[in-house]
Amino acid sequence: MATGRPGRRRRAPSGGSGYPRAFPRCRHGRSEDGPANTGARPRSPLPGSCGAALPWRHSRRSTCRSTPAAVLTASAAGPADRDGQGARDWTSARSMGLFRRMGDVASLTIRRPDDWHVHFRDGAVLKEVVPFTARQFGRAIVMPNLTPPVVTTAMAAAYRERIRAAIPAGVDFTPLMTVYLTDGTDPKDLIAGHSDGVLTAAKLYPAHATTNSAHGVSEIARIEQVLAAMEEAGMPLLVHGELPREHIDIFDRERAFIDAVLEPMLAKFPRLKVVMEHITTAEGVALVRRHRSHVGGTITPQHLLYNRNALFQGGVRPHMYCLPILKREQHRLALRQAATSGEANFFLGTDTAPHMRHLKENACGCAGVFSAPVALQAYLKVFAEEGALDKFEAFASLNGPAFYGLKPNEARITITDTLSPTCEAVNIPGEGELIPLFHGEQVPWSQIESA
Ligand SMILES: NC(=O)N[C@@H](CC(=O)O)C(=O)O
Ligand SMILES: [Zn+2]
Repeated sequence: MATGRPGRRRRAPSGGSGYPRAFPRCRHGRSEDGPANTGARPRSPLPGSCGAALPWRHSRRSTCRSTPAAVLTASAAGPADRDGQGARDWTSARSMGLFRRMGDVASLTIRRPDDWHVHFRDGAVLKEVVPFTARQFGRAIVMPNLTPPVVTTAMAAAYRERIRAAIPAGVDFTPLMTVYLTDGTDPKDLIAGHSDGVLTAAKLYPAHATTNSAHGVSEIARIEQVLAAMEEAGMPLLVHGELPREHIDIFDRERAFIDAVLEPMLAKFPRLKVVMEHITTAEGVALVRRHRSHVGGTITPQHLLYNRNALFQGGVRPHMYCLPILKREQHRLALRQAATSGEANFFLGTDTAPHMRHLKENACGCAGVFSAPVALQAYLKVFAEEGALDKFEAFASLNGPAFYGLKPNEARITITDTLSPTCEAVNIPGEGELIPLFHGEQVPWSQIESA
């Protein structure tokens, strides 16, 4: 990683169809200007950087006693209040044979779902966050934006071992590995890793688009050989779809990427399997539909639940900040329609992205929402509100495997219509705490053990 003086503005070469010039950034590892964000508390603060003392104190002591099991399996309260809307929801699920009523409590049983987009990080954070995902999902696509990034098959294989070591005993969970494409990616290593079963896919981060993307691809032209080899091998390309140029409004970067990069790339590689990760706009939905024979889209819970107002509700809300950023209401509605449509090309990908609290509640806070402890519950809230619980299994458990050419999981999970205990911070020993989605709230829905 190149070094630079903190606080100095850098400009990467701009131009043509290449990605963008860099712009001033936090020194959390998102640029070449400082220490990488490993999720760990910086040992020695940099002047003016995220390591500096925060201007406020945390009033809450770390209260996290929660284990994944406690968050997911207990039912602290009786049945959630159901109005007429809820009754319609259950009618549609009942007609699919997914619905049961056990006394007063309604439940939904579906094939065990998969999460097609997670960030596990490494070290102490990895150890604490993997169990949350492993208890809810059968498999997960693991993103490679570590520091240093996972750029070879050997690095992905070693990372997979570290993840496997963090899976709780008796839990059946398979991490599916990816590599991080750079301008220097070796197509031979990539294709060999795919055919050996180590790599499921490769991730394209436009340089400087998001967390730890400084080593990402500077111009599509530089990876054309790689894309041709992937197309030939049927290896999926996973794309962070934003064009991070200084002159492009942050809310327009997805659309700009589609027009300037993705459509031309799909035209040049018409058989390349592509997942546009975490789509956030109506244009993202339309792109997936236009190329439905070979393009999929993951959708996060936060982009289904919130519009961009959530970033500023009564003040700046750093835990709502992620990339791509939350968008306008019209886009949220388009995403909800797509996710609940049952269409095969839309599937679950949480983009759970843990960053330590002190790096989120910071003068230059990191991007990412940590949703793993409440992932299924968050999606179910949306599907229930939309009256589409009958479509949840397709979105969560069937469409993803079909896109990746895998079988759906055989195991089933049951989720009950009861409130979980209050969602608490997650303590990372020696590092600090993580603030999950729904923090401090009682969460709708509870998972009971897999069947
Ligand atoms: N989604 C985020 O806001 N952040 C992700 C990276 C990413 O997926 O963009 C992270 O790794 O923190
Ligand atoms: Zn991500």
